[in-house]
Amino acid sequence: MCPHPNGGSTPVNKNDMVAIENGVNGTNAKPAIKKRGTTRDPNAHLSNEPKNPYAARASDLLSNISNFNIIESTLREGEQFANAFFDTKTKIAIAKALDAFGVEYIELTSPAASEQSRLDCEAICKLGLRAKILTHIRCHMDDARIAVETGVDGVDVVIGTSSFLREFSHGKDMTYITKTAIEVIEFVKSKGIEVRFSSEDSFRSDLVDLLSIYQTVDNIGVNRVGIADTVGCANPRQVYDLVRTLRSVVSCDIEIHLHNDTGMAIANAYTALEAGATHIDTSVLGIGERVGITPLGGLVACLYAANPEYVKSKYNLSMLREIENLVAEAVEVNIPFMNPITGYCAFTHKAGIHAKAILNNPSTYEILKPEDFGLTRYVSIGHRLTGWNAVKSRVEQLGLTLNDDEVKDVTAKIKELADVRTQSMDDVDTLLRVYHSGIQSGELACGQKEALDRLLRRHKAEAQGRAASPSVERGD
Ligand SMILES: CC(=O)SCCNC(=O)CCNC(=O)[C@H](O)C(C)(C)COP(=O)(O)OP(=O)(O)OC[C@H]1O[C@@H](n2cnc3c(N)ncnc32)[C@H](O)[C@@H]1OP(=O)(O)O
Ligand SMILES: O=C(O)CCC(=O)C(=O)O
Ligand SMILES: [Zn+2]
Repeated sequence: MCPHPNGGSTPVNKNDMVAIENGVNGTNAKPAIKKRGTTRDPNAHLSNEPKNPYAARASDLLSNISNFNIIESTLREGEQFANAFFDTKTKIAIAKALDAFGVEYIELTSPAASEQSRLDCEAICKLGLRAKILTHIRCHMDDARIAVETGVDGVDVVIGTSSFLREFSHGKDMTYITKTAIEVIEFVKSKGIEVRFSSEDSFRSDLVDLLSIYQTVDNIGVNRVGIADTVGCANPRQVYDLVRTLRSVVSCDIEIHLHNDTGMAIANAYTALEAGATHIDTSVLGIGERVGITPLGGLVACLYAANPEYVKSKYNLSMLREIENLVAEAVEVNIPFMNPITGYCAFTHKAGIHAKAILNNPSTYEILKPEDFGLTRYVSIGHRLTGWNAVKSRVEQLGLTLNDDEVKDVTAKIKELADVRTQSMDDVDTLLRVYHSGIQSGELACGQKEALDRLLRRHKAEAQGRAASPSVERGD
């Protein structure tokens, strides 16, 4: 069990849950799971799981919430993260891990970027991964010629369409962009591989320009068109409107690439799927230019909440932590404490009210099941917000026998101590054991505060004496 910064935590495993569900507080209270039969859902008897009110609705015909592909761009967008340098070995490790996780596509840096980028692209193509390998290029024949020689399964072509980028980046007008896009797409298609055309900075581009170029490339058989929120300025409503409009204009797949500058990247990705997008770009931990893009883990959390069975069937969810650790180490960052799924406290419950309900039924305060991600749930106990139900569960885990009044009594002591400083798991366990043995020996009864303090002082002195005495017996 990992130590917890906020004091004692107790892992709750399946065995613990059985013990707790069979009789909360030793009072034969009914396990929460049995109460579900009292709901008015006529099908409730068919499933132990409560209905998910956030799942996609059958009436939502455009929605691809349960029918999407991930284009994992850690090895392209992620390489644009300020701290990223991936050597060949690291790129291969990341590509293999993402493949084992089950992403449908892996996008790699342009082979035009450098000689090593080209060699790495070729090396990853030769790994024989299940995921399709893409590379990402400018809308330019020079880049396209290099890309198609690498062995990739597809090429992602991009060019800025906003007035900012047309004026200050490449300096080309829409006529030139359209002509070059047609040339590049036809060339890539002629090589028998997938091709996607994307407009960079889509949300600050003219809608008529956008729809007209997407329609043109759709007509010549592009596999996907891409929308990019390059500066992270879009909100979910704008995303919904643009994707939905585009859905009615093109018949090919629709990819979306969302930067996180205003913290919208996951919500925008979800909304894009609701509006009919088919492919979402991600990177591990969201790394990329500036604050990066839609994070793989966060997106998976969000889509799992909508349809757990679908997400579980597609991806090897227990690999998520390993992949995030791999990438975090490679780019020398920590996993953020509030990261969905793998954040330090993602499955730790603290307040007494939460702890009681969680111990009865984890669904009370969890939308994600830690066990589906190979992770463990914790209940934090040694703090002033604790409650007797949480303490009782620890008493039972330790195999101690205390009645409810006694558990409440010792809980009051935990709170008193935790008002001064947070108590570690060891502190809590020691207190519970001293309390229990005092009760057993008759030296202590419920509510005898002074007797408990005396027993604790004696225990402390004995422990210090043991620590101070030499381990080898003296000869005298
Ligand atoms: C929003 C995004 O993240 S898009 C992807 C960004 N990815 C990359 O930039 C990949 C890494 N980049 C590189 O290694 C280099 O920038 C290269 C090899 C692509 C180009 O390098 P250089 O030739 O030295 O040009 P530089 O980087 O200074 O400028 C970019 C050039 O591409 C042009 N350009 C920019 N975007 C595009 C585009 N989408 N399509 C075609 N041309 C473009 C610019 O006008 C500029 O051309 P110029 O040489 O005539 O001035
Ligand atoms: O190719 C794309 O769709 C996106 C390119 C990119 O990284 C961006 O626009 O932020
Ligand atoms: Zn980007």
